[in-house]
Amino acid sequence: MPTKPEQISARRQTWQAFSLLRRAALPDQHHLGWAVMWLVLAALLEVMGPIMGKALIDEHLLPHHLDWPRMAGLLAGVVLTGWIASGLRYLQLVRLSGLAMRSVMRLREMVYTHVLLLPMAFFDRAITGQLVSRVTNDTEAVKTLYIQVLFVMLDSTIVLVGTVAAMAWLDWHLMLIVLALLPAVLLIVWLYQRWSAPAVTRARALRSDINGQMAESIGGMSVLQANNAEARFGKRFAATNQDHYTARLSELRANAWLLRPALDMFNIILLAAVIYLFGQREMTAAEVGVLYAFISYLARVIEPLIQITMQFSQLQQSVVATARVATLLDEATATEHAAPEHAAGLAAERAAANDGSNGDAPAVAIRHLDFAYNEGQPVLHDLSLEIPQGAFIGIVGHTGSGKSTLLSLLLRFYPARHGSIAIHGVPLDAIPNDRFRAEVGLVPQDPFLLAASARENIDMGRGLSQAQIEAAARAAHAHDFIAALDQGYDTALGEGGSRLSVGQKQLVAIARALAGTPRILLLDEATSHIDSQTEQIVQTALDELRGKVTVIAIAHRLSTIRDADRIIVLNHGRIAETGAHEQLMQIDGGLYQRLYLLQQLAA
Ligand SMILES: Nc1ncnc2c1ncn2[C@@H]1O[C@H](COP(=O)(O)OP(=O)(O)OP(=O)(O)O)[C@@H](O)[C@H]1O
Repeated sequence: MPTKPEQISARRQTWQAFSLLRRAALPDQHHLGWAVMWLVLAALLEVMGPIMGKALIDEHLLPHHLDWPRMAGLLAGVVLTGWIASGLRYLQLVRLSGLAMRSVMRLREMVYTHVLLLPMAFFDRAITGQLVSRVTNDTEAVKTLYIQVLFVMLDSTIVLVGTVAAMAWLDWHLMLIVLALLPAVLLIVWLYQRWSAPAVTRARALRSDINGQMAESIGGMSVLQANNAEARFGKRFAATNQDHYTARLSELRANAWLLRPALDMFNIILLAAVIYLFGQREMTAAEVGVLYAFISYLARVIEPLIQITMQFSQLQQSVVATARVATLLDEATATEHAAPEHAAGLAAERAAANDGSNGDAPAVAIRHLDFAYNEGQPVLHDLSLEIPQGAFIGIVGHTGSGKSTLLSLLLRFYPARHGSIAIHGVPLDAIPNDRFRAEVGLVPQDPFLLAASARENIDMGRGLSQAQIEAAARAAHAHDFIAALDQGYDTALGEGGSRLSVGQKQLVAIARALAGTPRILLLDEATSHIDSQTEQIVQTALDELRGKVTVIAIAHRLSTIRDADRIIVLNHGRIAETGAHEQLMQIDGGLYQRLYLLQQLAA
């Protein structure tokens, strides 16, 4: 029989979920063993209770056979088995909850560190809220899988099998009749799940949407408010929220209108059937105890059966959520794209590293580089460029000409489609990550400051000394204003660096990049949002780096790169002009000349 694709994907998801579950719980294996043992013992003790009760009624109370020590023993047995079983269940729950919580913790850590390593192309597709949901909600599904699903299923199965065995031992005819009626429970629960499943899936998807909208709105609050979009966003959120409420309500309705009443009714029918069957027989005194035991067992048969069937939908949801986490963990990280096929490059890089220098190799060598984010929409065309070590290079061009894209490729955020990029003579994707990030520093357009101290913002967890941090701040001309803050380098800068001006934030970002002592410094429109005075400071800082660090700066404001050794003018993803400011200004009607004159006019 051919297998449907959805069956394959469901099977794959189950496999993915359980292997992740195993991975997350591996260090706690022994706890799992203990939890299973306590569970089995507790379930068996619970089954034994009614048997002792039956013996007490049939052998002592009804025949007035008052053997006090034995009666006390049986009574104590009934009470003690219950108590011990509760104690064991407590122990089992403690072990299991600990294991489940540690698994969630491990998994969250795994997911977060993995997300940090993902390539930028992944984040072009990712929706922040959904990603956050993977780390927070979906990892919780692992806990549900352990505590709610697998152990409830195991527990219920043991209780069910034990109870049916005890019933068979007491009266196998009656046990068969009870067993024959039980499929009705499965039918009721199955119907319930069919009815509620779409609502459950919808509620989950909508919760993810709620997270997504919230994260998006907070991230873009200034744009949202500036566009007077509060009411529109509020309405959109309210609609999603309402849909979520409706979906949850239909789920609860299915439970309240179908499941519980139908099961309660069935319980009564089963009870009536057992009592009726007993009534049909010639009741001997000895059978009253059996009736007592059977009635006690009935609830213990139905409840586990409901639990097992109910867990299937929970199992499905948890498997889907856990599989989503597994899929995220399967996303290839940026580093995994690197090394293997460039072993030769690595060897060259190591050899170069051994003698401490890369000789005269250019800082950056780009050859016949083509790039497109999406198939059929090329952004960079056949770009070739060589940048000597220690040079100061400016990149200019109209909006959308590919400047930031070129920088992203230099930063290894995206792999080149065709052509090659080499840094200090080594192909880009052959350089180990740590080394690459130490060699290439970035000052982005948006400085992205952490809600931490000035020191932490410059250090970024590298563990630099105060002297190194201060030297970087001085080189970026940020030392004076940081030292003037109430707690100097230890002053908390507020969320997104809200305590600093835009220009100051940019200088901290430059200090942060310089603190890594990069050999190549990339600046992505680092001066576009700052005033002319701060721009002067940045220019001075860049001038001081001349000859020591290779600087590649994208600039809309041409005054920033006027003094560059070479300016590269991009036009629709191609190099249109290249040369120093004076040379480019000589090209009559040239792109650079026009851009420059336009800016002069505007100023
Ligand atoms: N992540 C992305 N996914 C798809 N297309 C993109 C992405 N980033 C940029 N592009 C497209 O690539 C082209 C070049 O964009 P890029 O940001 O490199 O231009 P730019 O010269 O830096 O522009 P600007 O000066 O406005 O920053 C544009 O057409 C843009 O729409």
